Amino acid sequence: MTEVLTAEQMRAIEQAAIKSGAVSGLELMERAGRGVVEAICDKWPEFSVGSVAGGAAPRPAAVPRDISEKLKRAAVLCGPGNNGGDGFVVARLLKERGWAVKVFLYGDAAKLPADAKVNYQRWCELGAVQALSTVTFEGDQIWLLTDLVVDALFGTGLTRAVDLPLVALDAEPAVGHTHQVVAIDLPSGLCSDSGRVIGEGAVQADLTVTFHRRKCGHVLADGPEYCGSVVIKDIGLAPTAEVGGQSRPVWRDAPDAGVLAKGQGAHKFTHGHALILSGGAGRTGAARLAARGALRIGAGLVTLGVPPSVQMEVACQITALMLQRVGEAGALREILSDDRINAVCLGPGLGQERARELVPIALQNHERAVVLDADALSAFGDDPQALFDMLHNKCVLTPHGGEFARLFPDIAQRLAEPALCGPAYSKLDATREAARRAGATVLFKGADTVIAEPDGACSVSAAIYDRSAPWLATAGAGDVLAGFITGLLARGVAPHEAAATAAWLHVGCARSFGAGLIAEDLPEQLPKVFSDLGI
Ligand SMILES: NC(=O)C1=CN([C@@H]2O[C@H](COP(=O)(O)OP(=O)(O)OC[C@H]3O[C@@H](n4cnc5c(N)ncnc54)[C@H](O)[C@@H]3O)[C@@H](O)[C@H]2O)[C@@H](O)CC1
Ligand SMILES: [K+]
Repeated sequence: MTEVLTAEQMRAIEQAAIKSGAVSGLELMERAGRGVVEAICDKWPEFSVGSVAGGAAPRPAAVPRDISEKLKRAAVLCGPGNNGGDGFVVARLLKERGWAVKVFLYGDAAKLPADAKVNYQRWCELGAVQALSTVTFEGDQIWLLTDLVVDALFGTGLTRAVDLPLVALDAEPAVGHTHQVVAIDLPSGLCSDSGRVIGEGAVQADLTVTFHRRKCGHVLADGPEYCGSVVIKDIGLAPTAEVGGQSRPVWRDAPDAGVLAKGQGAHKFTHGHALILSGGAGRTGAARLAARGALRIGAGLVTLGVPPSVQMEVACQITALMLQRVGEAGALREILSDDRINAVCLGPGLGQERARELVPIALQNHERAVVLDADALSAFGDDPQALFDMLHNKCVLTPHGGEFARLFPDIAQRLAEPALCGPAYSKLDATREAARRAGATVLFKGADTVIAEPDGACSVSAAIYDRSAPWLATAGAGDVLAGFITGLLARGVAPHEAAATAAWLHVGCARSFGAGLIAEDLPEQLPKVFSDLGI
């Protein structure tokens, strides 16, 4: 687990380091520029072939002529702040490595902040700086005909739409010629906190090199699409305590095997008893998927609670799962008088009418964990507050975008409004606000799944970059996720941890199966994913 930072948090960390005397802003900028050049050479080894400090690189025989002829021409686009300062450092370091470098400045050199100005002046001793405007941007074939474009226009300081046709960078400048685009810290135009494009467009990068920690914008919304890939470079900032009051979101890596392993000598009740409530005839598949997920993830016992009319339909389909008739509210009340049932899942295929009847019963005992998904959320679209009034701190809500909008219409609307200035309202902000209002853990699904607590604690467990899982967009996948969470809750894992761990495993299962995945495959992949985690 690592933290993901907002622009404000990153600035506070940098300022604390500078103030403590541990490092100067200028040195941080130098390290940042060095990190960018290292990342470029790591990603495209052909760019580092034959590089020597201070002189033109010899053309190695192994490099085909048509490629080598186009190597080592860079255009560095610098903006009016410290992101531009990083750009001047990169320009200098590339030039020292034998590149032909053209530098463009968007803004007034006299107004550059101090550290950026120092690096501007250092560059001016090596080469020219041309003014960057819409005209040069669109018309200047000199920088378009290059091998590498370095986007150092804006980073964490972006506050409004960029008045440049940034999409022009993506254009094929000449037939048969391609260039790579490297964004320093963030692709310009992308909001560091929300991952949303401010205004009309953002730079489409092949590689984004950031410093110290991921920024929220790298992992949320459009971030992954615009960043290409993200490399995080250490610039020598120490891990620091929280700043600015608001807790930092956490990026979820592989879960701790210790949380998921089972101890020797335990019996099935040690691992909890989950109850998954099913809907009526022809709608039992979703609950069966959830139940299978809860069982595979390690709940000791899993019972499906079904309306009497579908008892036979479900009994034909299950083996290790148990079955109980749960018709009306009274029947659920009776089953739940057994305190060993410590986690309940309502929603998948439940039907809204049944949800309105059963959800209040399931929420009565505040010691029991409850997962509410699908119909159990939509059923309260007319009066979300009635649901929130019943929730407690062992509840997990798992809405997708539509369900989220039904329960939190004003929050969803704010998130959907065009992002006109930065930092823009983010999915993290929205999920936090929703969790605070609901008084429960909220897992807001998506490729950028966010999990938030009423106190603001927040995690991102995303299926992006090297963990992308496009086959996960399949019917029933959400039911399995609800089951995974319920199973972990039954095992005694705390709500936030259960939700975040389940989300990570869910993506792991999808990736483990690969193409052709359907929801039924997800629980069946858990043994392999566990084994890969060393469990
Ligand atoms: N502060 C530090 O010590 C370090 C900062 N670093 C770099 O500095 C960046 C942050 O620097 P800044 O805070 O100066 O922010 P930026 O360089 O992102 O830009 C801020 C400047 O751009 C202007 N601006 C914002 N949006 C604009 C728009 N749409 N059109 C025109 N002007 C606009 C602002 O008024 C301000 O002058 C980071 O992203 C990172 O690249 C790194 O060098 C590491 C060290
Ligand atoms: K940038």
